Amino acid sequence: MSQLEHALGLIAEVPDFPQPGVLFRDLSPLFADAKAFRVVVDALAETIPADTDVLAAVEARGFLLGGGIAAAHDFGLVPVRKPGKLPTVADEVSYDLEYGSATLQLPAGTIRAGQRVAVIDDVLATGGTAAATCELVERAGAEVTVVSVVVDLAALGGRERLAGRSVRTLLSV
Ligand SMILES: O=P(O)(O)OC[C@H]1O[C@H](OP(=O)(O)OP(=O)(O)O)[C@H](O)[C@@H]1O
Ligand SMILES: Nc1ncnc2[nH]cnc12
Repeated sequence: MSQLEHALGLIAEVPDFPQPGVLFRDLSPLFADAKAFRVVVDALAETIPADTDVLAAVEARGFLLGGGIAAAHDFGLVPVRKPGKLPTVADEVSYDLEYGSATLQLPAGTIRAGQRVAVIDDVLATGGTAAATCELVERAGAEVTVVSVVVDLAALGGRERLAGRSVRTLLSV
């Protein structure tokens, strides 16, 4: 088994969280293992085109991956946040989730027109979160180079929702 396979094997499956019928993929045990975290950070970094300027990482678990990649591989990082956290907001997008609905906000003074941006998160489910983040990036006049996530929950249709975009995942379940 490769180091990456071992790392991905640490992802926990939790039934009925946060609501009945949802099989939640929890990356906490992976993040808690130094070697596994590093292997996944490096594997995800390899999916990012070299001409990318900055990462847009989605709250909350995307921050861990995005922060790790940015620090180790020399990218800037933009934290895309849930409402009520940012002092100054450039733009916001609302969307539907596997469990409920949500809004994401882009911090002011971060992404500039013409920049090339990679969207980073842990899980791709319905694709609503990634699509909303791409919309924020593109409304700022920037370009999405790739959507890179660790796990793709294929049955939930995220890749279809992101059709036409470059989508890279380390594991599809
Ligand atoms: O493809 P989608 O259907 O949009 O789902 C994927 C999103 O759901 C999870 O975040 P969650 O909303 O649970 O927030 P959290 O990271 O703050 O726990 C996950 O981290 C992704 O951001
Ligand atoms: N099943 C799931 N596990 C982890 N994160 C998710 N986000 C949406 N669906 C999810």
